[in-house]
Amino acid sequence: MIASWFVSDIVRNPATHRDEHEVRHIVQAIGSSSIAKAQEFVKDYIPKEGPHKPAVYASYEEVYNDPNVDIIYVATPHSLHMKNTLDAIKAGKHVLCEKPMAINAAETKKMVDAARAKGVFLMEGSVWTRFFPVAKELQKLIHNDKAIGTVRRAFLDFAQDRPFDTLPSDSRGRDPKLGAGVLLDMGMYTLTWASMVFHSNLKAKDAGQEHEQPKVVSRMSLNGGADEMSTVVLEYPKSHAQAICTSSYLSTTNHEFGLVEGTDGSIGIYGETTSKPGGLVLRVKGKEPQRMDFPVDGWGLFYEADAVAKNVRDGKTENESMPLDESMRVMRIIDEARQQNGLKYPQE
Ligand SMILES: NC(=O)C1=CN([C@@H]2O[C@H](COP(=O)(O)OP(=O)(O)OC[C@H]3O[C@@H](n4cnc5c(N)ncnc54)[C@H](OP(=O)(O)O)[C@@H]3O)[C@@H](O)[C@H]2O)C=CC1
Ligand SMILES: O=C1OC[C@@H](O)[C@H](O)[C@H]1O
Repeated sequence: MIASWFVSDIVRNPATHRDEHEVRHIVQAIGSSSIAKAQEFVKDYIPKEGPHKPAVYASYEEVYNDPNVDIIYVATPHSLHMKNTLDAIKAGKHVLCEKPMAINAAETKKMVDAARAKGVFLMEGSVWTRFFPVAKELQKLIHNDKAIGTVRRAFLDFAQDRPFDTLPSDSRGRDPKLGAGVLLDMGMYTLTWASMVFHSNLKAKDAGQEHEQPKVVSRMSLNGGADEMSTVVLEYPKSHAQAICTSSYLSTTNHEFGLVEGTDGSIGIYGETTSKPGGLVLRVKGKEPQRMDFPVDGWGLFYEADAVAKNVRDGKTENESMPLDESMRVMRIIDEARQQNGLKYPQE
């Protein structure tokens, strides 16, 4: 599914679509388990009148070995991310790997180590949300403008009503062998928002060091070897602050999926989904609420794609807003939450 969103976004002309003149994206090749599937994908998502027709392959390896390809976009189920990414890195390709980077911190570390050893770019694509202008505005309001004073609490939720028993048992949404589980799949966005709220201006070198690391308390409802509902409380004792991060397949998130409370006011975060934010409501004590809309034409995956293209063009191997240490940090929180609830994947 996500590969279709991503490709539909990046085949738009950046210059005419969003006034982005520094980069352009060419889909050079599509790899799939079958040629027919890959051809169908090209028919559905690559513009017929466009200048480029991608090569189609019935294996991922052929994409890794295609000399026209600079960067691989990994969009497979969670438990396959490590293998796909390591194979691509071995072939010398840069990688944008869909969220979550892997099923645990140990796998993530292998991927990070491999990319660093090979000197190629790697980023976890979960965090397309970080690249939306609204996410940048939120961080500016909180960290630069101190618009709501000192932040004390953040409530962040991502819920979509699709219980496990409504899904095929071998789907990535339900099968623990494929890395199913709502915290890994959707709760990780709530942890991403918490990071944007509590960890200002992430940089490759200081992520995980400069900022206070939270204590983690978690409760999950498990069903068939994966979590269907999950709550993670992040406590920052020195800052006297907490983030309450909830995710569920048994409910639907409010349009306003996030609330950040500070000593001088609060900020509501709203949008189509927690991964695709649309705006903010700034409520400063004693002032009229101020609503800020950030409409998006398309899915919004082009924001991260543009940032990654600039990084690759500039010879960078990590993105400053989403460094690899941050992927490791979030994955350790998820590991800790799973451990507190006795949730292990079959591969572990
Ligand atoms: N950023 C975002 O908003 C979103 C991100 N995602 C992430 O994207 C990734 C893919 O999710 P999604 O697109 O929903 O997944 P799907 O299940 O729709 O598709 C995954 C594709 O992976 C390939 N694949 C390879 N091995 C397997 C296997 N054993 N079982 C099933 N599929 C396999 C298949 O393609 P083929 O047969 O062609 O090789 C399949 O079509 C996940 O990491 C997910 O978390 C998902 C949704 C939204
Ligand atoms: O990243 C995601 O966001 C939207 C959800 O529907 C999906 O399961 C998840 O992978």
